[in-house]
Amino acid sequence: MTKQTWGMAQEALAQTVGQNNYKTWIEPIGFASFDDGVAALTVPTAFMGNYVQSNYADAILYQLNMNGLQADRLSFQVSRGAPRATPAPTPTDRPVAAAPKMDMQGNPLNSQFTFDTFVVGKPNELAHAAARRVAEGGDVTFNPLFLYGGVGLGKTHLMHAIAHELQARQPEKRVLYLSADQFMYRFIQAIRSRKTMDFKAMLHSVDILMIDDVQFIAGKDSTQEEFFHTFNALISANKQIIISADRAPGEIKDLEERIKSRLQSGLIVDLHPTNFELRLGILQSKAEMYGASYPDVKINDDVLEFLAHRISKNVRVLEGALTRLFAFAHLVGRPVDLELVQECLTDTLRESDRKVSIEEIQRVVCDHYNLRQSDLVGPKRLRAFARPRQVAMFLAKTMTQRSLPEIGRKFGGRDHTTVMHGVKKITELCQIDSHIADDLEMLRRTLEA
Ligand SMILES: Nc1ncnc2c1ncn2[C@@H]1O[C@H](COP(=O)(O)OP(=O)(O)OP(=O)(O)O)[C@@H](O)[C@H]1O
Repeated sequence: MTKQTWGMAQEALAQTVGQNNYKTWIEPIGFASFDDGVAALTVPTAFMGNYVQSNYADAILYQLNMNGLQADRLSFQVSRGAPRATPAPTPTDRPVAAAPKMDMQGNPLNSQFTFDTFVVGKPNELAHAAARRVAEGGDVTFNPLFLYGGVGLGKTHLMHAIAHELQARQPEKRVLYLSADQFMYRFIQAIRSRKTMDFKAMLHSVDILMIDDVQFIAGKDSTQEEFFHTFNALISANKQIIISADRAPGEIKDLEERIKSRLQSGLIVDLHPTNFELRLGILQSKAEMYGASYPDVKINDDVLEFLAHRISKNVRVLEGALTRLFAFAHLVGRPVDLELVQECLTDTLRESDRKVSIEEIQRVVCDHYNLRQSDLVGPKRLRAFARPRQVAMFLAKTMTQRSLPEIGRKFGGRDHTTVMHGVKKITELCQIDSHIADDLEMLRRTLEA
């Protein structure tokens, strides 16, 4: 790899990971070397290497490959003479784990993603119990295990935890963990190098196959085809399959029907959005962990409670906030109190406080259905306008604190009973019409992004 390739990958990452994340996590990374499919990168601290490996490895690998470097794996080294104004590394800044655990193909498993570090609460107890059961490695009872839930709620963590546990209990079992992106990428590589038979043979030889974020293969025809055959072969051979996605199989758009129905044939469990207690438990556990890397940093319980109240999006955001606090407190030599939180997390807190307005909902709905704002709020009762209007009213009712009369006023002065009818209609349609349910899900995500 040349520095130039890394520079281009960084530029592309700047567009995808968000400005704050880029500045904190990607910008300080340097290039070291490239050898035998492994791209070696330098990081200022071991802690940062671990964090980037867990959270950005896929994105980095993807961009390296897009920029012509056929990297399969990343390795991180702590650059002792880091060009940043960081204090000298503390004795606990160890190099990133020298020999991370791997699956059978050498894909590193995140050593932090174990059952021990997974905090269980009401929202995830079912998923955790199912994952534990599969990790016992006994008879295959539910196949596939399908885990789904919103972004950053612990799907990958649970999958890696299963892999760790299985490797410890039954080291002879061949466990393969691939993100759907990696699955697709390897498949395409196999086609290019005329090694599809090897690829198939490798897939069919596994005892436990895990595919993360399967929604990414939707709409990619030949990858779906390959996935379908692998799936069938492994299920008939009674090999365990574990799949994750950001939504239930039936709700994944552009996923072939036959795959949807296969995915629905095992046990489906969802990870619900976190509640306050779970968030606090996670923060306490992570604070303890980070405390080992930064023994000089003290964090108070009221800070953890504050964060658990204020940041409810996903665990990754919560974790990012805590990481930033520890790193910042370590750099400036201050304790983590509420004052430091306000200083250091202004953007994250503002982001979590962001309220959606009715105008924004109308704009996003118009974009989605390709309508003009005047048609959405105007008097016409044509179906093509009325349904999106009801969708927008439904979102206004469920995503804002506005009353029915207020919403009615924003929709061309309609009566509150009209709004009520619209909300009821969409609630009913959601149960029977998957298009409406998909539309709502997508619109909600856009508005929350
Ligand atoms: N219950 C939990 N206990 C401890 N850590 C958690 C828990 N849930 C999530 N995390 C942490 O949150 C981060 C994000 O989790 P993970 O990557 O597993 O999410 P995901 O559901 O796979 O997200 P995505 O949809 O983006 O793939 C990880 O660092 C993980 O360790």
